[in-house]
Amino acid sequence: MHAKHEFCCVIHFAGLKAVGESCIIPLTYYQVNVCGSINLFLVMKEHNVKRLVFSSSSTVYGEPQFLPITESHPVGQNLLNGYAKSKYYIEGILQDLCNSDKEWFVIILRYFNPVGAHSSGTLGEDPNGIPNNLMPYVAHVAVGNIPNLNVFGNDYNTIDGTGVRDYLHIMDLAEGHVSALEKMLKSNDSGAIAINLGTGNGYSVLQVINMFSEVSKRKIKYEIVGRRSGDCGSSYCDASFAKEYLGWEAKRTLKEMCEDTWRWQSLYPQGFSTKT
Ligand SMILES: O=c1ccn([C@@H]2O[C@H](COP(=O)(O)OP(=O)(O)O[C@H]3O[C@H](CO)[C@H](O)[C@H](O)[C@H]3O)[C@@H](O)[C@H]2O)c(=O)[nH]1
Repeated sequence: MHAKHEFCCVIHFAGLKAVGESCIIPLTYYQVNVCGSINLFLVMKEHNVKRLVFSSSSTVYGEPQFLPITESHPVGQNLLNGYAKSKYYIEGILQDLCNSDKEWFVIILRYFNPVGAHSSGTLGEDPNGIPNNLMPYVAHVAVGNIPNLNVFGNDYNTIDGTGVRDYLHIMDLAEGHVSALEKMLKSNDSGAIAINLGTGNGYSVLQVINMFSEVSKRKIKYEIVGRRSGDCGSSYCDASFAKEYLGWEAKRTLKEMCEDTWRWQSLYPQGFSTKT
C-alpha cells in the first residue's frame, strides 16, 4: 500500500477487543495487538510516515484510583486481562519510539465505552455470537433474539448499585478521530500524547436499560446476577483535555445512543446477515 500511495498519517484501529476472550487466548491477543502494531510501526518508519492516531482504551487505567479519570491517572497497574495489557504495552512502545526519534507525533486515544450506530440505521455493531458488551446485549433482548439480560452485580457503590460507565456515541468517537487527524496535519507538536475520549458522564446499567426500554417501547427482561470478574464499579472520564487540545467534545446523549442502536437493531435484527 505504501508503495502505491502516499500517506501523511495513519489511524491504527485494528486489533482484538473482547476482554473475556483475552483471558482465554492471551497469546493471540499479544500476537495480533502487540506484534501487529510493531509490524505497522516498522512499515511506517520504513516509508518515513511518522504521524499516528492510535486506538487505545480506558482499560489501561485499571481499577480507577480516582474519578473522574484524567490522563494523568496511573496506567498499567492491576490490569486484569490480556486486552488491557496489550493496549498498555503498545502505548509504552509508542512512548519509546517517540523518545528515540523526535519526528514522531502520536495521538493515543483512550476510548471509554463506545456504543450506538450510524443515525441512518444502516451501519451498526454486529457481534459474533452472544454479545459481550451491555448495549448490543440490551438491543438483542429488545428485538427478541435473547430472552433476558444478566445484570452483573447490584452491590457496587453507585447510584443504584449497578456498574457505571462513560458511554460514548460511536459518531462522536469517529469525529474525535477526525479532530485528531486535523490536529496532526496543522500542528508542529511531536511525542506521544494520550487523550481520553468520553462524555465525562457516567450511567448505570439500570439507567441504560430504562432508557433503551423507553426509546424502543419494549420491555427489557433482566435478572440481577453476581459481579462479572474483572469489572470495576464506576469508570468515567474527565473529558476536558480533549476539548482543550483537539477542540473536540462529545455532543450526543445517552438517549441518542439508545435510539440509534435501536434503529439499527430493529431494521437489522440479525445484523448484516438480515435478509432485506
Ligand atoms: O451482559 C452484560 C454486559 C455488561 N454488563 C455491565 O455493563 C457495564 C458495561 O459493560 P461492557 O461490557 O459494555 O463494557 P466494559 O466497561 O466492561 O468494557 C468495555 O469498555 C472498556 C473500557 O472501559 C474497554 O474498551 C472494553 O473493550 C469494552 O468491552 C458493566 O458494568 C458490566 O458489568 C451487564 O450487566 N451485563
